[in-house]
Amino acid sequence: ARWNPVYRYTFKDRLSQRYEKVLPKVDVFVCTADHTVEPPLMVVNTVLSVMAYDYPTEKLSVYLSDDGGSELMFHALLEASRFSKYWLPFCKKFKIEPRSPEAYFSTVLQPVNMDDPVMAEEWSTIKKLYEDMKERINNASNSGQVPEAARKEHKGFQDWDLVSSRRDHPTILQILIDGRDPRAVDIEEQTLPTLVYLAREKRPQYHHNFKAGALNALLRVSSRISNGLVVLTVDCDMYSNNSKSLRDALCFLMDEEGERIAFVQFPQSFNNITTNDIYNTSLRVIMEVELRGLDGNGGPLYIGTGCFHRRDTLCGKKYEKDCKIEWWTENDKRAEESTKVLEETCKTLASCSYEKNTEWGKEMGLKYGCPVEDVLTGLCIQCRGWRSVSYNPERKGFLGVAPTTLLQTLVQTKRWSEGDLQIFLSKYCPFVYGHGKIPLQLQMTYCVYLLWAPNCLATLYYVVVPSFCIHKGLSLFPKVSSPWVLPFLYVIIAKYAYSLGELLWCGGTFQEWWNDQRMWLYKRTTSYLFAFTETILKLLGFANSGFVVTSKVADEDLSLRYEKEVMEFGAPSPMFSILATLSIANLLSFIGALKIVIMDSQSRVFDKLALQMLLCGLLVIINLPVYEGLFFRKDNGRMPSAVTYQAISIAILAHTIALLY
Ligand SMILES: O=c1ccn([C@@H]2O[C@H](COP(=O)(O)OP(=O)(O)O[C@H]3O[C@H](CO)[C@@H](O)[C@H](O)[C@H]3O)[C@@H](O)[C@H]2O)c(=O)[nH]1
Ligand SMILES: [Mn+2]
Repeated sequence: ARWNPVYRYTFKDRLSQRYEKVLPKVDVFVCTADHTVEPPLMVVNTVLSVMAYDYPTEKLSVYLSDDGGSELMFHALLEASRFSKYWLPFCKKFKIEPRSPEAYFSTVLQPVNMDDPVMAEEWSTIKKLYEDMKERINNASNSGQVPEAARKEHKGFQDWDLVSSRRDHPTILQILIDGRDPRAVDIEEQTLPTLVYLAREKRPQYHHNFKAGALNALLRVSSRISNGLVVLTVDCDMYSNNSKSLRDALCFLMDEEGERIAFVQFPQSFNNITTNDIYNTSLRVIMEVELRGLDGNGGPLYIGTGCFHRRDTLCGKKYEKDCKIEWWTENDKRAEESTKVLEETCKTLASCSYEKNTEWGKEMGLKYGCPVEDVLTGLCIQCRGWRSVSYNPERKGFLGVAPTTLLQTLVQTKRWSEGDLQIFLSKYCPFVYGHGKIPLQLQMTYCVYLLWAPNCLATLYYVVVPSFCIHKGLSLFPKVSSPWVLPFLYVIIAKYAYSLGELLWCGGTFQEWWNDQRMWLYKRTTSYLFAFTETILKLLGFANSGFVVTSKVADEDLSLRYEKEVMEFGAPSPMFSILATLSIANLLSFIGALKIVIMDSQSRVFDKLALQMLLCGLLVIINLPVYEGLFFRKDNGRMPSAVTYQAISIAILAHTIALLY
């Protein structure tokens, strides 16, 4: 992943010179799943940010897929559609960035150009409009109910009379803004982008296939409504931070050399990372270093969000040489029906039974049955002959919300590593499925991620066995006085010096690197372990993998600790039991080892056990936040006492057994 990094630049003025008149239609898909962990206000901010792309509005359509099927989300989107009439002209007139109103008003606290009275006045008006909308959306969310008055204003709310639960309802499809409608204009009489709300049909007897199912429904529905040649997929928490990203992506796709490019992936960046990134949620090295390396090896992975696809490649098209795409062909094709009729005809496309006996989820659209549907889909696209590019501009294309607690981070990593290992063990294993289709070096880089989970075995060995052996005076590494210690020291020093250098070079801090090492350990001993065992169980037919949606909200108490970079334990979890037990066991070993060394006057034991003690000592130092959480903290984020007692008993028991045998 580091062999051949690629740096890319775009020339958007040339794109404009050459193609402005024939720019393709673009469809943006925003996915949301649960209004309790993904607040409607956040979701509509994402929607507004992509509606405000610097792009001909008649060619832009935005779709919101709501897997929660929530009236509150629909209400928020309706509010946003009204607000967009003011917001879009404002963005374009004053060329503001970012174009998510929440992000904009929280960074820009007063009109940028105070001398310009027009700007100052408009700024205040828009801010007021936004604040009012925010209040209405949040009031509805907090009370869990859309106000009666608002319900009466739009016939769309009637659809919820048929909703019995979020897992059992017919398709709800509302075209809130129909770009074809001459009345769909903003306050400056400019066309608005099309805006669609979709909650696909859900029935208990049909598997909904999580996000992949949602995206496939969107692909079909949008093909009837706008059929954009380019499709952008974004998570509901990732607002567009750069109104030019769409043009950036087109620079690659429409380039003369770009006919083989299936998708342009922007790295995931986050706007809620603390100074020293305590849970390593920024994934800085992966995003800044490894994606470029993958690009050099044949193309980055598809990572689900911030990715521009060509629609046909997403739908299963194979690459053929010299098959140039005519970008403008689809532009004049438009559905003829009225909005009402269009809504009705599209509903069947999002029904549960539509996919029965079709290739959807297999050869068409996003693949089903894998918790990392994105990676698997990207791999298959590449295996059909396509390549991809990664683009990482100075001004980030998208900013999202990273998990803010240890448990969320570990659970997210578990989902990823589980999905990755499933791919490796399936027929899609890059070495088998990709053989002869993608370059060998790309097959190998895929496996860097796909083999995350089995890494738990080696790591667990290193945190358990050497420290238990100290007690018995069993030495597992060469003596310090022997030359054989040199290769070990070399590997240790070179590896850590390199990773430190790399992180500093990417703009990280020393403390961040140290936190990374801790998370490296915790992910391996918990997330990877659970992912590994569950994948094996699944292979044997005992378990099923799901998709636990990451929460994007946190209470005040918790956010405060996050900002102060205090590690969050709080809730009991088997993952914490493992972390606590391992850290106490290592502490006991370390104390035991000190005792042995001090008692041994000729220091022969030290010579023998030095490397083991170094390892054990480092484990103790890196676990300091766990000891604090176990023994010293009083706040709500400390380790639950049940976990503490359990961990102490198991660690002592294990030590006693180790001593006896
Ligand atoms: O049944 C579901 C479950 C999730 N989602 C959406 O999927 C997105 C990602 O979910 P999130 O809980 O935020 O997971 P993350 O781990 O943050 O997501 C990363 O990992 C996923 C694969 O595991 C990718 O799909 C995402 O794009 C990538 O950002 C969100 O917009 C959800 O609303 C759905 O639409 N339907
Ligand atoms: Mn997310």
